[in-house]
Amino acid sequence: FLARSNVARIGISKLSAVAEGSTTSKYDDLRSWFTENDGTISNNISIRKSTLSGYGYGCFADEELAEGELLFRIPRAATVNLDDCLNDEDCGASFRALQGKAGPGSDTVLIAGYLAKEWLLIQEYDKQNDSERLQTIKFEKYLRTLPWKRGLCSQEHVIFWKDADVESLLKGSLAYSDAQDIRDQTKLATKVLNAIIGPVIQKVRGGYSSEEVGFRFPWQNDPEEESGSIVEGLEDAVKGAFVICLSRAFVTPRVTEDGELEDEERLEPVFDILQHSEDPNIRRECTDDGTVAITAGRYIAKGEELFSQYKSEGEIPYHKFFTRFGFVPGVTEPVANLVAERSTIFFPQRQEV
Ligand SMILES: C[S@@+](CC[C@H](N)C(=O)[O-])C[C@H]1O[C@@H](n2cnc3c(N)ncnc32)[C@H](O)[C@@H]1O
Repeated sequence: FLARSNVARIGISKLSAVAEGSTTSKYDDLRSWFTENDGTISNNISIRKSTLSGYGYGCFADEELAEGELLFRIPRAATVNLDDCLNDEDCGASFRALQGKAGPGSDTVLIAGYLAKEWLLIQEYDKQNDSERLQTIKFEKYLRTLPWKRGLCSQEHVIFWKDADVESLLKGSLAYSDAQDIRDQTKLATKVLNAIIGPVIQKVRGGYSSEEVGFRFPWQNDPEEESGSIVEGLEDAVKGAFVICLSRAFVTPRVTEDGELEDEERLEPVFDILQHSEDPNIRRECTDDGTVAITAGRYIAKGEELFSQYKSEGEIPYHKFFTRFGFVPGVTEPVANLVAERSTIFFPQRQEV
């Protein structure tokens, strides 16, 4: 049994504030980028701190919204999807080879790999003050709004936890094996992705000559790389990318060029700022070409926050909701406290003997 003071000591109960830079201009930049890429966001919507205090940003109605009014339209080209990974100039060929080898869950690994690589490049170009190359990163403005670290946009997630904290807090709970699976997959992906995106980052940092970074199959790595010399910053970038995929990705149906109906995992910028509620006030509709339209699901008063429903309680139990999204719906108390108090969300009820 863990006392509350124990939780405070290991620092999980409170999310440390992480410097976020100028948030307003970040979201202004995101909006401009989104509209330039044929996305629509109604002028009646603003982005600011969520009313769920301490839980990041959200979207709000600045005017009354009539039921059925269009709030967002997201064309497939403004989403981060598998095509962005597989056609990527730096790593597309290796991602394609990896896709053939990896089993279920490979889409998440590929999207996370693409995101992590682009984020590491952004950080490098920032350091080098290279605004020209920054412009080559298609999703730069979007990536700057995402929770790459624990506490950024108030983001919590078991992927960000230390091994010791998972052991001391979650062991014996319903969330333990799920948390372990997610963390193991992230660790494995870090190794595989290090071999693919590591050389690209090293090259930009000036560590490799261009001839050395040609196409390589993921299994053609130099053994030293495989044995664990992870490129600096890459482990954190992959962790952040997995948190982003788990907590914000959508599975959206579309009809492919071959006329097949497929569900694709993807990130839907701007719409993904909406917070979760079990009583959502928006409606989401998909068309065959992968465009998504979000409308007001009912009359929405001026000033109301917009909510979508990530998953219903019937689809996913709360402890799994936590390992996937990093929070338990409707619970304001820090999750570490719930776990320490052996809440029935995390622990099976004791059997009467
Ligand atoms: C899709 S993002 C929503 C936007 C995010 N708040 C931001 O600032 O970018 C999902 C994350 O928002 C937070 N979140 C969303 N709905 C929430 C809710 N009902 N209660 C607590 N946190 C919530 C969680 O951190 C979750 O992982």
